[in-house]
Amino acid sequence: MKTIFVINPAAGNGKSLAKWNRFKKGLAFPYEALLTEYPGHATDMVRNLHSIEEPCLIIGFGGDGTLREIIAGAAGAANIVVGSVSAGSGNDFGRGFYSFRDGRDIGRFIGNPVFSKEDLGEIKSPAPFRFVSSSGIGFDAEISVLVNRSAAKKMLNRIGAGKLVYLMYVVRTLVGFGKFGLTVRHGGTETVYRDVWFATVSNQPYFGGGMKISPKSRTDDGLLELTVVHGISRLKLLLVFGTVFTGSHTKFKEVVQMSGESFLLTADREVYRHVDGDAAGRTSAGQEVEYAISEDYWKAANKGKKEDEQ
Ligand SMILES: Nc1ncnc2c1ncn2[C@@H]1O[C@H](COP(=O)(O)OP(=O)(O)OP(=O)(O)O)[C@@H](O)[C@H]1O
Repeated sequence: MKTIFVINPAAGNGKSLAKWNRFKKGLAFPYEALLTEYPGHATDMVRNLHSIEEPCLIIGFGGDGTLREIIAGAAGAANIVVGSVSAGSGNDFGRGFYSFRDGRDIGRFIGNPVFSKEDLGEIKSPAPFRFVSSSGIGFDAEISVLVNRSAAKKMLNRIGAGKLVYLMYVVRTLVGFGKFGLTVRHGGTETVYRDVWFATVSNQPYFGGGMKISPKSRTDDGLLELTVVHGISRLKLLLVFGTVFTGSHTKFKEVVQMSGESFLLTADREVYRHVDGDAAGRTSAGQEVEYAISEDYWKAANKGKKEDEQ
């Protein structure tokens, strides 16, 4: 099986290249290693391999963004299986899907390649964004955009205090965030929610670096789950965030969840959007945006082990 590592040197706050240099010493099989040079490069690389005729294992060495880009390029390809080695900051991909531990683990997979077909989420209209774990609008998306833009991030990353930037922006956004109205259309129903903090469409349980936002999400059931958090004070929102790590936030009446093949979301003011925690533009006031399962599935390495771990 042809084996290609796609390494994002910017992942894990710039620490992934050093991790790769250690990791590769444990690889006792032939492989190619490709380094990404710009955002979106992983998708371009994998698209070029889309019609490869021999079985090919592509291992993303990075975080959620790297894996999303690889899978966006691999979706629908007959001979590509995607695996991962967690080398990002949040690594929710590795919580919802199998993640290789070391070279021996990958070697075992190559000897006995067991894979599964997995769903891929899509923002169908207006922009063709794809997501593997989750996509959302509102509070959390605004934090991701501000953190990634921040000049302080680069500086604090250099001294290993990257998490501090995130915390800074959580507090700043919590104070200044303007809640919005959201209309949700799905399965023939239309519901309007007032004072919405955020709405997240999930394909797997985890988001935001280990928060179990959507405990019932399964990655291969052809369904997405929508979570809307609304009508809640700032203080209670913090309480909800405290419980989301165990998934018990779903008991709050202000947390609404539903399943479906697609959701049409319309916010009454402009809101930031994210895909797998990376900025994905903005939705303008009154614009209806469709979130759905893509017609293309992708193949993941080692399904069974992921289910054992959940
Ligand atoms: N050479 C590069 N220089 C700068 N950015 C890059 C490069 N290659 C890829 N990227 C971008 O880096 C972004 C961040 O990567 P990724 O999400 O994998 O790491 P992370 O943010 O540390 O992890 P996580 O999302 O799990 O918290 C990706 O969205 C990708 O577009």
